[in-house]
Amino acid sequence: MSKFPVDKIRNFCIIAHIDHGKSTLADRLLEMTGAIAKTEKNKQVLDKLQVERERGITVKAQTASLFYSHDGQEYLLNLIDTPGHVDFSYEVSRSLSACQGVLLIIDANQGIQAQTVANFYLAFEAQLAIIPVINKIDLKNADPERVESQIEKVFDIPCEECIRVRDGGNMLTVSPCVSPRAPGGSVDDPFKALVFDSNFDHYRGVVANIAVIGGRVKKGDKIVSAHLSKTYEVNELGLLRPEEHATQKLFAGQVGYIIAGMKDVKEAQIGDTLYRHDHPVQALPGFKPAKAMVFAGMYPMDQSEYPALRSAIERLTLNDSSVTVQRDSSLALGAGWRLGFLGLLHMEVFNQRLEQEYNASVIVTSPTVPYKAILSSPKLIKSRRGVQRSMVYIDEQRVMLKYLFPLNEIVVDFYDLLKSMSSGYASFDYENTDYQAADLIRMDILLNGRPVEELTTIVHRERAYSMGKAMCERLKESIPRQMFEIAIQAAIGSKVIARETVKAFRKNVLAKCYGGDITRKMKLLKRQAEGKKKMRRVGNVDVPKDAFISVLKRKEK
Ligand SMILES: Nc1nc2c(ncn2[C@@H]2O[C@H](COP(=O)(O)OP(=O)(O)OP(=O)(O)O)[C@@H](O)[C@H]2O)c(=O)[nH]1
Repeated sequence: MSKFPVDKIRNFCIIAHIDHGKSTLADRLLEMTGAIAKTEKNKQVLDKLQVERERGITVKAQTASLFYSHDGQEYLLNLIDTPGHVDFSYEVSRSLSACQGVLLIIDANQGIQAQTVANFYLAFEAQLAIIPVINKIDLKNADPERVESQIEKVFDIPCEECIRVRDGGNMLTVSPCVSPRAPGGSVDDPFKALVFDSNFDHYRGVVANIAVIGGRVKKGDKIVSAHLSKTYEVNELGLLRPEEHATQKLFAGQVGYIIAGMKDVKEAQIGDTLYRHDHPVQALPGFKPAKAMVFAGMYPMDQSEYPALRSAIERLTLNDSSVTVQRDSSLALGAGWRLGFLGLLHMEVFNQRLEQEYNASVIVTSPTVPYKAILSSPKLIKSRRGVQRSMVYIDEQRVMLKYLFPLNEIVVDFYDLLKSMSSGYASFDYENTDYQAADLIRMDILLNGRPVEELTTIVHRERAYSMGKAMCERLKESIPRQMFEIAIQAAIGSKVIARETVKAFRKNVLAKCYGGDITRKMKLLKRQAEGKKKMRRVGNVDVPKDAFISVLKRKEK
């Protein structure tokens, strides 16, 4: 029998606006329950990915099972730490499906922000118990009373239900079981589990994270995945503490991992239902697929790397199922894919993870948003800028505005711009509506007369000139001088609308090598060749691959 009956289990998520302190609170809970040692080094321990450590943000939800005793009772707390940035909200909604409660963290200084509202509604719609936790009460300008009244006004949660903490501390003294609601289900039901996340291990194949809805499962059991109706034998299972901790069995109400000889990434569908082969059950509803907002082409630097890159993309999309993948090919770049992301940060993080976790080197084309084009008929309707939809005052100092925007106006740098214009005070969240007609044209970027396919963009006719000029200027900054002059042009059809020139220059890497030290010469030439590998050749011009993203990042002034 399980040491933890269902009523002694609490599965909960930590959700919040970016930087409001989710990972810090998760650290405190890990420390208080003895899962990690209390040292200065243990900071944001659930942010395991290199990209998370480097950027200081959570991009991937992480699970940790904690043992906690209170009043002589043993509890099993399964905590899922989630990302805060809007580009990773799909991680949040999937994580919520494994929980019955959430801790909604709110910064005592900043109060309710855009993702606080968005995440609250995700939890509310999933009918979870919501506990507001006001964090950072030690900050000089902290105003927990104001934040409590915001919470009462916007979310209709009474002030008395809010918990105030500092650095995520004292959570367990104030709210001993973390969440009031225990999971449903019973160990006597037939085995049924929801796959809410998975990743690919080079040696063990697919490792699926599951929430056991009913019954129990143990090593050696034959289980079926509802999606493919394929039978597997359970090789290993256990809890995440947060590292994998193998156990004999998993019981109803528990959250853990399972390895069952799935070798192909297509076998482990996120949202799938697992059940015992001799006891079929009705499949769970699964998840709504994420809706990609930003698309970009992805190609190997060298076509010989195509198979390796394909497998890297497949494995990484298993761990990030919000990315859509379609095969694509281009005359200039060969065979590749068209990938869909939830935003530009999501695209950058995916790219960085491919490089860091799979050692892949890729060319990414300029990001675009989906358009519907009616060819060879005039596009008559004028450009649409932001159209205000509603305005609600959260308190005397804060207002929530809803606007309708063309998607391409907001995905690239709107967030950064809004932040800097409002000195960091404004926050932003968006959701997709419908297609709208607009006066758009295709703009090409040419290098010495050759179009650079990756930089072709669709722009609003009124903004083509300033966009073209800005892109040429930024490309000039990014392309190193080469042995010949390089003309950078922006063109609409055959009409050139902007031009910049990179002057000729020769970098002789052997210039400082006197005499005949052949090994040193070879080393320098090799290093130069490796540098060139990171370049994409357009005609005779070498373009650093970072240039493709940096050219688009800041729009025209
Ligand atoms: N002064 C103060 N700082 C805090 C407190 N809690 C967290 N912080 C700091 O706030 C910053 C953000 O905290 P994180 O825990 O990384 O925030 P997060 O919500 O996990 O961030 P994302 O996952 O990127 O959305 C860090 O520098 C923390 O040290 C607190 O109670 N007081």
